[in-house]
Amino acid sequence: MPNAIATVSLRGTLEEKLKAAADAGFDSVEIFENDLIGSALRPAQVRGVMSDLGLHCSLYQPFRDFEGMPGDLRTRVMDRAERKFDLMGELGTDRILVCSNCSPVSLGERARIVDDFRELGERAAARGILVGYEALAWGRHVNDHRDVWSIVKEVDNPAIGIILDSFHSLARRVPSESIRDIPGDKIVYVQLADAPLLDMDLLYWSRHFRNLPGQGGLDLTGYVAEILRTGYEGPLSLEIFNDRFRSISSRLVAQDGRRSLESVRDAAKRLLDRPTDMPAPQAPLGAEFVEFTAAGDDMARLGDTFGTLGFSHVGSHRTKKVTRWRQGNVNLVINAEPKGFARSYRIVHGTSICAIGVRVKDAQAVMDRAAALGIRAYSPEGRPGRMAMPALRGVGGSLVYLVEDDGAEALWTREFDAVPAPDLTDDARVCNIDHLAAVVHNDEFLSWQLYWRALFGLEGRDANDVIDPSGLVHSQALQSPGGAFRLTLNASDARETLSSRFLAQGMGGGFQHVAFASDDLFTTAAVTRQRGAAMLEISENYYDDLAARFGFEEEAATRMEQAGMLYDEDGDGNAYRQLYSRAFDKLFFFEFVERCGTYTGYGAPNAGVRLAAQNRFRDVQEVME
Ligand SMILES: O=C(O)c1ccc(O)c(O)c1
Ligand SMILES: [Mg+2]
Repeated sequence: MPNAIATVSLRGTLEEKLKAAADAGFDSVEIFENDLIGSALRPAQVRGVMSDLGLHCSLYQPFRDFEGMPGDLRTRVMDRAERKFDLMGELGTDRILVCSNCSPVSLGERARIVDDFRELGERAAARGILVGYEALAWGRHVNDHRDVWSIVKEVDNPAIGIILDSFHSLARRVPSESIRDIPGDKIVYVQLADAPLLDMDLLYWSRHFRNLPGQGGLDLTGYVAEILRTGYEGPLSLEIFNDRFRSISSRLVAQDGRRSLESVRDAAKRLLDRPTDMPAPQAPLGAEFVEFTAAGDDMARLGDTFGTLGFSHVGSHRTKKVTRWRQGNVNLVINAEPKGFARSYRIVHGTSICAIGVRVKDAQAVMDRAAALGIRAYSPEGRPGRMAMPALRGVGGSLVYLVEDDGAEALWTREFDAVPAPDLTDDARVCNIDHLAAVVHNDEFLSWQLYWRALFGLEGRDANDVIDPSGLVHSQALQSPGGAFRLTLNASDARETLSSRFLAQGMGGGFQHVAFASDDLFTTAAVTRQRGAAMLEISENYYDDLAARFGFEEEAATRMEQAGMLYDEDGDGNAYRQLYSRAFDKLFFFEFVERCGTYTGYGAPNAGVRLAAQNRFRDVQEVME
């Protein structure tokens, strides 16, 4: 089943779009009429460019306002179709999409619609052309693929079939099982698009917010599974109208497009229990370590910071300038090597988080799936086979190491000399990594989501718009099905938000904070304070509001205020407590959280308060400098 993409999905001139599609390995393209009309290339030249790139045109679209036109307009519309058939001959394509009529003058009478398609079918057959009828979700008389299928069935002409577009079907909540009524050989073409679940006018939603399968909230897997079930063997084609995709790198969108198609096809086959070409996604079983790159003074300063947060230096790498810090089940690594990846990352991004290690059951299977999805493996140059752990390139350039669950401890003992841990009496009660938070460019926001969803099968959870004093920050949580691995992605277009400053200062997207899970956050607060940790102070007003919202006694509110703690509850009384450290060199910071009961969120109501506090501290620092 070949992969295709509509030119409308990509930025640039028609030549640039074709090049991006070819480079990403697509078999064919849908030529969107406006892209051709605006191009300086004649249709035959476009055909030549496609053929040089190893592409062909699998669909010409759209042909609008066809069926049910009254009076003379009907003659005009047939004439227009003949001209487009000529053009298709020059382009070298035999398929055209007719979308359901939106014209206010069109007639909805079914017999007329059937007649019109019969005549079009005869004209198309004479030219060796196949016509596919697509229901636009906002079509004037026809807006549901079930109606299109019933018309196509009645037309009963071999040159007339149906085109299915997941957006139109799923946005109107048409059950995907209805596709079972359609024989595969009557499906002329299939277009796929996902979209975030928004309560919005259908046309506006479709023209501005579509995204790639796996980036939105529609059930594309179920949709594609129903299509596979029909026996359809034609292209799966991406038709993505998206404001951002029109302005960002066509290379990125095309590459992600390929990844999304491979991933959704794989998921659909799994749903049908059919054999697939790649290993199943494996959700991380947890984060095994977070690796920081820091050299010189920063290495010592960062180690000191870890110490104040309750960590102990427990290991030193046998051959490298790398130290291991531990608390509970959390490992932090400082890499101060004068060469290699950590150094390169440090040169670009400064002292920062350069890699994470995730625990998986079968690392090789993850590597194989990554390869099938076009995700590059990391191999240090000139040192083949020396990798203690396989690693993958993340979206922002940092690495994701894969640690096999049962081999984690052996790996540490093999690579690190133990450093006798001091006899600690002041346990800060950190048990695990609760979540990692990345800041990413808004242009790469969907790309990061696709990476984690397609490769690791993470699920999208809370999406929030958070108010930073300097603008809006979009936040999306992703997690493994059981919640053992959690990630939040944050992006902002505003210039001065904390997220944007991180991007500017750190030269691009990456991990901005690590949240540690504590089983007793008041003790964590007391111990870190006693160890001299620089923690974030929260406004007094917050605690007045907290007491009012949750009916706290003054004593309880004061206790939280003294600890600098944030608090939230879900509707079922499950609670969440949070503490934040101040940022290390204004770049990255740490959070401690305690989840009580089955609280699954991230304290969204507190995010604005925290950002305001961080913004206040930023002003103080800048004045002092
Ligand atoms: O938004 C539109 O008009 C439009 C045109 C052609 C399509 O295939 C489609 O899905 C939408
Ligand atoms: Mg469409």
